[in-house]
Amino acid sequence: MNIDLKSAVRVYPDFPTPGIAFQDLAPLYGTPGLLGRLGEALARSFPQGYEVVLAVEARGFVIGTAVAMAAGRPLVLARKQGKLPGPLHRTEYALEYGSAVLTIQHAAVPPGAKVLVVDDVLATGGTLAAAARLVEEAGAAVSGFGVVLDIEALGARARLAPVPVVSLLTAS
Ligand SMILES: O=P(O)(O)OC[C@H]1O[C@H](OP(=O)(O)OP(=O)(O)O)[C@H](O)[C@@H]1O
Ligand SMILES: Nc1ncnc2[nH]cnc12
Repeated sequence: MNIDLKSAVRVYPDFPTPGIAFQDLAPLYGTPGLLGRLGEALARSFPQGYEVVLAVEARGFVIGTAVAMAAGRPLVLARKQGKLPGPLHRTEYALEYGSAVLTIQHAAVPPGAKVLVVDDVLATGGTLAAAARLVEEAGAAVSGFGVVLDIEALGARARLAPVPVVSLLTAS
């Protein structure tokens, strides 16, 4: 890619809580044509293959949609508590600045499917680990994690091992 991706990430100190350096990807998405190219780059980064793309609410829906479209794969939405109807798999988790509950519908992920889990930012890895638990509860397997930006200093890759993690950008 020709543009300097890193300079298109804005960092806001002490947001949403003191001590957090918030990585804002809005300028990336605001660059015409770039979202599609980010989706294509992630979609082709998993040679082990995947049959389903699962994206995490809310910011993960943006890049997850781009990846699913680029890959020609179905998109599953993992949503926060209270947003999905019907029987659900559910798990609680902690993230860099709080805690939440993530859910997927029982029928959303076919048993045995290989799933690529996509989100915008990887911080502590709590969110992606929670998404992986939901995939496993559904009887499927996570074949990879794809993110736009990994805050490397928080060490999430070790937490998510041995499943491969691909990030297009890193921050410290
Ligand atoms: O690696 P972690 O420490 O788990 O943090 C990463 C998660 O935090 C953000 O989501 P957030 O829950 O703030 O929700 P949003 O997408 O609705 O803004 C981000 O979009 C990731 O999903
Ligand atoms: N530092 C951070 N910036 C943006 N999104 C995040 N999600 C969790 N930590 C984050």
